Amino acid sequence: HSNREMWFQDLFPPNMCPINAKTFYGIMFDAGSTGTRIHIYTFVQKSPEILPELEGEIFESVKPGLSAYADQPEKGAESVKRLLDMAVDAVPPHLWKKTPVVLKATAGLRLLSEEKAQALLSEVKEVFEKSPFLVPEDSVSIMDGSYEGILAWITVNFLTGQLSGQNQHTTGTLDLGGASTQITFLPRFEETLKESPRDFLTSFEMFNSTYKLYTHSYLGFGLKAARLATLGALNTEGMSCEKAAFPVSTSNETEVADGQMFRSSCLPKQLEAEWHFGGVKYRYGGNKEGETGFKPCYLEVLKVVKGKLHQPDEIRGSSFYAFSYYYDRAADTNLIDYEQGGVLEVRDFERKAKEVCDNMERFSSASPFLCMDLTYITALLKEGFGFRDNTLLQLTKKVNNIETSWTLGATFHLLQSLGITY
Ligand SMILES: O=c1[nH]cnc2c1ncn2[C@@H]1O[C@H](COP(=O)(O)OP(=O)(O)O)[C@@H](O)[C@H]1O
Ligand SMILES: [Ca+2]
Repeated sequence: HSNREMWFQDLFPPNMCPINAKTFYGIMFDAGSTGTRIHIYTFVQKSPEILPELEGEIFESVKPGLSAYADQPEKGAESVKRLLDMAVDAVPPHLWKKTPVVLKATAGLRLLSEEKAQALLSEVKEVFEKSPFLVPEDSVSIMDGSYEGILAWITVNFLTGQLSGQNQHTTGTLDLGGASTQITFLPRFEETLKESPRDFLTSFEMFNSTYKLYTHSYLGFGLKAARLATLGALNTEGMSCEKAAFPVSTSNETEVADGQMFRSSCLPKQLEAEWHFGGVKYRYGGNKEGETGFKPCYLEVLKVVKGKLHQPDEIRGSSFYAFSYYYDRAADTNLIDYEQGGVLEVRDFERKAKEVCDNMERFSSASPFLCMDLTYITALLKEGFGFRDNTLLQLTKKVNNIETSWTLGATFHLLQSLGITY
């Protein structure tokens, strides 16, 4: 689906737009652990004195993510090329040379060996260099986890209008990816600044303001990584907030522990199946004879999160924007409308987890992991971050028809660094 609607058209009817309005573009790739996405942003500068406005976005995605091509980097780059061809069609030829293209990879590539990650990145770089677009220095890289949180926070608060004008009531953001998860907010209490680990606080400049944000990316705490941790399929020895010891594939596909079967009370009793993640094959199944259901599942999942995350007191009473897998799982279980999103309390995830886990047969046709995923989300929010049962979560996929993704914040940052705008 693509979208070029002008969401501000009520404010500026087309016939009122000055004739000399300038349009320009920015292309940002999100190389996530489960998929690669292209965001083509259109900006309009109505007059030289005022800041350009975001006009619209074209969005497309492919699965699997780049990290799945760890041993075939050319094939990985090929998947990027197919998405980039969309941009060739979308951007008018006379603007190609002025349109920057950048790819930032997240947790999937962070977990690969340096060598494999670099091979993928340099193949992608070659694709970019063969394209007609502007390829800035450092255009293909692995993004630092703290930027992922900051840039998503920038996106959401920009789209909701909180970064302009006087009364800025910014909202914190929660992103749950496949391999990592981020929490970001603007601390209001001195206490939070004092009590947080140093590297959880970052100053960031954007739109002529400096924001001192609390942000952290927990590698290994994404939804899919958490599945493996719950199954006991990760070598969790020495696992800390910073690093999860992942089995990284060496050959084309590695089978973990000689086809060992990993069992969990969070899965349907009779289930036995295989799962491929990060180039590794896992066998997993339900507790054939043992317990299943929410209670035993919650205890299993609790081991993965308890005591592993920093809990800032300040967030207990505030509300947050939540997207990615928080959104997907809430939509899968009709907690929210798939198109509209909605507002939930943390306890709604728990209620739904109980419903699904205690009636596993009824729900397993959707995904055998639905019970585990909802239980993990519940445990992550309550025991991980320390949210209250009644903490409000605003689940959003799009604001004003623009995807809530760190990619928009990254594009602002890019245009700013190139001196194009902001
Ligand atoms: O631009 C987007 N629009 C909608 N959903 C997105 C977008 N980017 C990422 N997602 C969501 O992110 C989740 C997957 O996380 P991802 O593959 O980015 O893992 P990672 O962040 O751990 O690398 C899914 O829920 C997917 O729907
Ligand atoms: Ca992501």
